[in-house]
Amino acid sequence: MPENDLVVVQNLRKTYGATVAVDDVSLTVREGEIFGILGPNGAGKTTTVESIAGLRSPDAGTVRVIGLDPRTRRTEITSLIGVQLQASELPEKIRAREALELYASFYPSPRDPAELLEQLGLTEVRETQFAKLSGGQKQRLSIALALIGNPRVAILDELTTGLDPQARRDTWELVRQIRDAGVTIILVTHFMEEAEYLCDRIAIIDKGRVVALDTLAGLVDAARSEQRITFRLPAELPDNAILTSLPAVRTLTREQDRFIATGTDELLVAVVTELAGRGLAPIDLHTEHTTLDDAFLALAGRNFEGVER
Ligand SMILES: Nc1ncnc2c1ncn2[C@@H]1O[C@H](COP(=O)(O)OP(=O)(O)OP(=O)(O)O)[C@@H](O)[C@H]1O
Repeated sequence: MPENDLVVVQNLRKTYGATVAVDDVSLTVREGEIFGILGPNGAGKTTTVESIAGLRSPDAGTVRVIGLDPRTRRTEITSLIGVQLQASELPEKIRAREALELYASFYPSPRDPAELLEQLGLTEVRETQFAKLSGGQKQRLSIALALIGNPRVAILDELTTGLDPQARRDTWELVRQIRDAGVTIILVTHFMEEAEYLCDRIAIIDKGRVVALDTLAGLVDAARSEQRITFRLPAELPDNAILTSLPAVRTLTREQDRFIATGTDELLVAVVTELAGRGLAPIDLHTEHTTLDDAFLALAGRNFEGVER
């Protein structure tokens, strides 16, 4: 295992009854990076990070955090990983300072609550009850709670959902500061813009599988080389597999009598050659380079409903 691999997930699978939440996920998070897990609602993001944090037992596959199995090394893992999970609600009346002091008492070497309140801009509301904090303040408190145990890895899940644009940008700056202070971050999001802005590397998860994993630049390059052609045919295509089995073709869809194919930069030549060989020279053929957004989403194999820009 390379020295800077902090979290290693291999072939993770988790089902809930008949629901396959995580089908087959492998990824590695390196020390010091902001690692994004991006995908639509229900893709299996939360289940994946909960498995990393030892909160779920995988049905198959392995998770290692600094070489430790989160399921069997609970005590160490709790100190190593700070978790800010979705909807982490606190009792309404607990004050910001009290919540941090309470959580600090759970850890062997916690951070100083007063210092953390200061870092997260919460000093002024330290005596305010949880229910009376603004959305942004609640969010910052939940980040503080993820950091209070002085973890090496912080898992931030749907960090800025529900925040206004200014609070969202402030939170992004905060996440960068936390990383710069030496905490590795796993960021779960369904906001493409958030992943673009913050993450060193991004895993795109769809239907419980990693469909792409790279730096933003790498993902964009892969997406740019994606080609898209549309055409009609003089007669029926006997079987879609004639085209979908070509290595250059990634997807084939149909809108009325027009076919739309996407694939590699060899798509056009491959499709035209195959069809011409069958006496089906395409009519009204157009080639298009997908827009960056389309192409980025296309890496997931379909549109991300619920992924927002
Ligand atoms: N405790 C559970 N019991 C039953 N099904 C669950 C449970 N937790 C998650 N699921 C299901 O597993 C699938 C993946 O859920 P998960 O929360 O991991 O996805 P997600 O990508 O984080 O989505 P979201 O952004 O909506 O939270 C979903 O279909 C969800 O309904």
